[in-house]
Amino acid sequence: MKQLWKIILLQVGKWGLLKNVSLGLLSGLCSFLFINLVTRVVSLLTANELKTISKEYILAFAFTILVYIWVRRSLALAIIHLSQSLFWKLRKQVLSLVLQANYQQMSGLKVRISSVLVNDVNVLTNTSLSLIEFVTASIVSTACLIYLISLSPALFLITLGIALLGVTVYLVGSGKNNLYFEQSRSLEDSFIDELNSVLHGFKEIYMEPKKGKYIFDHKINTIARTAFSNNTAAFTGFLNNQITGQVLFYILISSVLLFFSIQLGIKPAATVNYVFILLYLLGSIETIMVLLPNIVRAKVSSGRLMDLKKELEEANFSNPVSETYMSKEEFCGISVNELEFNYAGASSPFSIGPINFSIVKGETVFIYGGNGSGKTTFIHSVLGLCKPSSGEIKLNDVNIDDNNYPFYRTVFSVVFNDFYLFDEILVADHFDLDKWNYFLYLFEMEEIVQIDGLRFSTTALSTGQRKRLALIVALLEEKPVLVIDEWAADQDPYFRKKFYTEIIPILKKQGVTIIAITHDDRYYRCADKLYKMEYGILSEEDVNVSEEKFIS
Ligand SMILES: Nc1ncnc2c1ncn2[C@@H]1O[C@H](COP(=O)(O)OP(=O)(O)OP(=O)(O)O)[C@@H](O)[C@H]1O
Repeated sequence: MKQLWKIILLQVGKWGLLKNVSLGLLSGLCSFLFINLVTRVVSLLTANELKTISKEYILAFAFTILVYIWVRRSLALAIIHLSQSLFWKLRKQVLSLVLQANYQQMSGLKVRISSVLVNDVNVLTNTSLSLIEFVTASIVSTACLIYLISLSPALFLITLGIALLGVTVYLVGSGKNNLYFEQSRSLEDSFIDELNSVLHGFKEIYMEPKKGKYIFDHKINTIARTAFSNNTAAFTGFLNNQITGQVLFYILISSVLLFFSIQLGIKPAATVNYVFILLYLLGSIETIMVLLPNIVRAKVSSGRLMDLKKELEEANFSNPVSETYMSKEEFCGISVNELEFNYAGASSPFSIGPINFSIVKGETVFIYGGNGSGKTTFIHSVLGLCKPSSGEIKLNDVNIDDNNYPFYRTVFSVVFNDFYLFDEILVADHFDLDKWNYFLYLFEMEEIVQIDGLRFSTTALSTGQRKRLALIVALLEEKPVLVIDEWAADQDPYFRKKFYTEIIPILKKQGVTIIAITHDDRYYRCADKLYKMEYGILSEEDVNVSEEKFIS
């Protein structure tokens, strides 16, 4: 509950919260004033003391109703604003943390991030709509209880005893109910995981529907069954509490009317007033009981949101947008000394190194090696995506550490093996229409894709075409070093030859330094330097020796 309030307080601020709670209080006060007026008039009527139309009471009723309308409307508007701003503020906060997060830790958080953004933020927003109502009902209940003392301290003690009994029943069941909600909330992550499998593996499922049936029958059904029974058990627990509360109340009212008022010799008018207030109190308590399950769910969601935020903040590399960029002319080279990296936490952790490697301005370096030998891991370490466990990286002889990593990363433009093609150019700083047209021509894409502003006419392309477009985008960034991971693997033999024998020399002439992971042994000679990766160890080879090996 504390976390839930903390989240709301962080979003609306102290004054915003005070304003909303004050409006809630005022609304509760209006309702209380109304019932107070009603009981007074009822007392006067039962005592036969109200014989003429009373202007005072008409004015009092009219005033209370008008104030109530104004307060309720202001409160409703404030709550709408609060929930909408909470919804977007929470989403934006999580996303901005995601954009700053450490790549390695981020990879393991994707499912949780989606489920927090889609599920927990919604639960929190919906609850924020009812939270003020909850506070108002609690205040009204407290005011009613205080009023009850003034009517009859003896009856109040009896009421308090029954209320304590209700609270005990609630507390006994609530631990179990919370646990059920927590368990079904964790299942939501598993559901998103399976949903991703279905959406990303849809082609495979389409070809063999048994795969889809397996996921549906064995995974989704199990999740649905367990979540259903958990949620049903939690809601039933709350319903039982609600019914127990109501029954206790009805028993209290009946016993006040039929037993205690007689036994304690309380006047009929006081008894009627007391029962009136009790009925009114019942309304507020029912509101509280109905809202409680939502509040408990919001408590679970706020816990998950805070945990995720904490993890993202801890994982935070502080990856600000770099103020300065290195030009191709300023770039001299990168050297890697005794670099080591291992995937900590993996069941059989793979490691690379110690590795020594260097590249100077204008050079083209190829790295080859068997599947799983560690080429991509090494490139990720050089790019600063994976932080090396030891060793050093130098850019233009300057050591790279946590402070200059953001700047260092901007030296590279990359087409990853599992690249993502955005449907527009997101960084317009270097966009040059003439260059775009030139690269389009060089990569033979001018008939296939056009640009409208900064948006591509299409990204519904073949894999080879998508890779060409991704490489054009990388080249337009005008960064000193181009890194490509098995880029040519999806190109046809004609274009592969063109890439290695024509395009790479053109790029070299333009001053681009290139690091490429490649299995195209036929073209190793096109590199200035060739490295082989084997079991995480990188060794330099002679480009021509390789060619001889290939020919023989
Ligand atoms: N995120 C990760 N966590 C743990 N281990 C990983 C992770 N990514 C890769 N590995 C392990 O690191 C090893 C090297 O993988 P890497 O992708 O670097 O190989 P590669 O040489 O690029 O292979 P390929 O030619 O098949 O692309 C593999 O055995 C893999 O299991």
